Amino acid sequence: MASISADIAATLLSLTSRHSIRVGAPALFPLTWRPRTSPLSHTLSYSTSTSSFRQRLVSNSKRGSRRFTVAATTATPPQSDSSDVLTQIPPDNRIPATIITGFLGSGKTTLLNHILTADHGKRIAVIENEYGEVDIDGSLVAAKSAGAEDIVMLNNGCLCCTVRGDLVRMISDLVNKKKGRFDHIVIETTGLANPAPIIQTFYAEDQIFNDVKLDGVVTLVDAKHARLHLDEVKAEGVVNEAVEQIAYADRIIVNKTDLVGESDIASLVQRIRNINGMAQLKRTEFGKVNLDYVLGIGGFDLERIESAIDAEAEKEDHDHHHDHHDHHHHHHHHDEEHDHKHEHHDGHHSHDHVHDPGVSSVSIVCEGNLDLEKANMWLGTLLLDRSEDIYRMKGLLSVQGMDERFVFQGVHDIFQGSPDRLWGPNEPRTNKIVFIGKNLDAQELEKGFKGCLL
Ligand SMILES: Nc1nc2c(ncn2[C@@H]2O[C@H](COP(=O)(O)OP(=O)(O)OP(=O)(O)O)[C@@H](O)[C@H]2O)c(=O)[nH]1
Repeated sequence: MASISADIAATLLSLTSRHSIRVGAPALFPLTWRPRTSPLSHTLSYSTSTSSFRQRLVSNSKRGSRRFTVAATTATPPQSDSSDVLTQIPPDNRIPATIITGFLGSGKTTLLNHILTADHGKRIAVIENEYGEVDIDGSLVAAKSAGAEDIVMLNNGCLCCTVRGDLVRMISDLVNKKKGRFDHIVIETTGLANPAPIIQTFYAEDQIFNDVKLDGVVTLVDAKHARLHLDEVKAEGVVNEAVEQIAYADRIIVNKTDLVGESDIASLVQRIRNINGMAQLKRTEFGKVNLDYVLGIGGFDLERIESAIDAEAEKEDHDHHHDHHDHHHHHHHHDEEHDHKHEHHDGHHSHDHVHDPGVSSVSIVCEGNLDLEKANMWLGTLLLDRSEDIYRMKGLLSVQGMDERFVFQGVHDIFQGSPDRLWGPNEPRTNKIVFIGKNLDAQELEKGFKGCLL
């Protein structure tokens, strides 16, 4: 079950009062989101401090997260002293955590060692999940002596399933006993982990959510063997972990490029791009990347959404010469940052209108103002029906009557949204949304979105 609509609805609905938009009948939306007691919460205008909404906590046993029900009863104008917070998102001082994932042997520990031995001045606590292994990885011991503040092993199961509770306890322990002694947490998953439940842990667990924020998901891809795993046909209902790991990534590292030729790498990159067109991608040998590529990503930060989406749009502009005045969408087929070759040599943009049963990305970019109620309804219904399939989404919206841009990001039914800065006087009011998920129908998504424009 999804509940994005509630959040966006609640947030947008409460804003409407500031902007004198007439709101129709009171709406009732289910809401899964995590209001924090820390500063960020007041950017979300549905939070308990506003009188416009009544909140009720109900359990959501399916996901083990908490579900809030928000009833938008009236559109009472917010207190005047809160009006300025709507134009900026306050700093988030929680400890950042990075998830390193990637299929078996793709180079996760190698990257971790690179991170731990590099000169970045950060004190890093490491949580290492080795499925079924008792001995600490020799290279990790080397890493420890090289400067990790703390290394904790999770050996009795896979992080994404059986030991999720252990992860929560470990992070809580780190925070409670060693706060102030480390600046960043790095979690290395097993090669068979599905990142989704690990990501959700950061939102679903109070103990973690208030002190630790998810900084990003870094996915290692083995340039030599990945194709095999990505193309593996699984039985109905069985997850292809290699695909999932790419789909959830904020940063992708195509590693072991020394083992294959250029054309193999190019076709692999193409395949990866089809799955996740939003993440940045780099090619490496032995995980050698600049540390700022993997730490301090802000992959789940509302204030970074613009750069994530703009980087995306720039790539599109560069690669395909899109006219942003046109509505458009597509499944992604572009190349990584420094490789601007692409397959549309004929100058036509080849939209992929075929319903893709696999995991893919769809982006929608178009100018214009959204009708608030229609947008609520569309996003709400979409997420209600499809949250299982929509792995990640990021967006920047232009809402009729709202002076600020509305930014949001979501992972399945976890959603965060907030107004951010004001639209510039001459700035085109361009909406941008990127979806990554399963069974995405680009045409249908675009049609639904266009239907919300005034
Ligand atoms: N040739 C080559 N070998 C690499 C590269 N990166 C890592 N390796 C080697 O590949 C092997 C697996 O690397 P790991 O870093 O242990 O991979 P992992 O993802 O942690 O592996 P699991 O924990 O089993 O999932 C090691 O022997 C590494 O030395 C690379 O870029 N090129």
